Amino acid sequence: MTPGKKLEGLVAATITPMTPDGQINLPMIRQYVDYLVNEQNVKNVFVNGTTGEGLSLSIQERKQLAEEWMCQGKDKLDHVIIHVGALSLPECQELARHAAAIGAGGIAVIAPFFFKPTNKDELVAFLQKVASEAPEIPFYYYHIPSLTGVKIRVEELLDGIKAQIPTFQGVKFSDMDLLDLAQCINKNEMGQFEFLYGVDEQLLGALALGANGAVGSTYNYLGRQTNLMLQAFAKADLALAQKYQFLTGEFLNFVIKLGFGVAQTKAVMTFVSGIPMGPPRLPLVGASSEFIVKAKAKLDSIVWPDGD
Ligand SMILES: CC(=O)N[C@H](C=O)[C@@H](O)[C@H](O)[C@H](O)CO
Ligand SMILES: CC(=O)C(=O)O
Repeated sequence: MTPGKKLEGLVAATITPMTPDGQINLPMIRQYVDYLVNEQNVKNVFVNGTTGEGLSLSIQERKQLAEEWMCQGKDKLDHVIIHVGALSLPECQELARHAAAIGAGGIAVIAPFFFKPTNKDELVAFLQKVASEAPEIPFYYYHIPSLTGVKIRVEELLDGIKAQIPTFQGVKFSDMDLLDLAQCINKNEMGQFEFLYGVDEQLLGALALGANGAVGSTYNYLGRQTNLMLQAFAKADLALAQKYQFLTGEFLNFVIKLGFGVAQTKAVMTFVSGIPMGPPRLPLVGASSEFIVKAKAKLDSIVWPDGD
């Protein structure tokens, strides 16, 4: 881990490897870390989020996974962010204390999504109670209204948030509303907050608005190409950056039409990396073999600008 190093660039939203009978498969994480670092050039991870089926895991499993990522990522990864959101506040707090105790680089929390906060003040009050359990580490709000149903705009949320949550560091912004993102960045004149975009197929749009980086599922297996997009963008080679976004988008557009979610992400990562990610946990069900054949053929057919 690199304390104090700014979180930027790509962050892989980690998959939770499972055994064929549905237990978490901790021994896979060692090779998973090496794969991300060596093959995808991705050195930041976001653990136990959407892609990691964090909300389908027990508290005990979440702690074991967090510990394993911390242990295997030591001296290899730059940042390990642990998602500690849950429906029950005491569970969030327990996970926040645990993340802090094992030395996580930060914590993130989604809005509770059964009983929902109905306004900004209710949401901030909840987040504050979690953040204050880990007062020494950065706190990120994980905005994913399509899954939580909590549509409070981030621009509104950020107004005055530092006073209530001193550790507030930024937002994982997984929404298509680029007006909201732009207004957040526009108000962030001092650059005190980080904005990590979470809709991989339109990352270039968010970069154009000033997003600092991205957290997503596809950086597990398209991290190398997306890094090349980031590099092209940084060099103001917009045509090359667009080419990468169009090609990652071509794959995603294809699989989204077939039906694409965490189960399919596990299957794609398995055939790209060779690391067996196993089945998802119910209510998710595994990808069909038809999906796997088609997705693999599509990915293999793409010719990347660097000739690979
Ligand atoms: C809803 C969801 O899982 N979003 C992920 C992260 O926020 C993304 O990484 C998507 O998986 C990706 O953009 C493909 O649609
Ligand atoms: C995609 C993402 O960031 C997550 O899986 O939580």
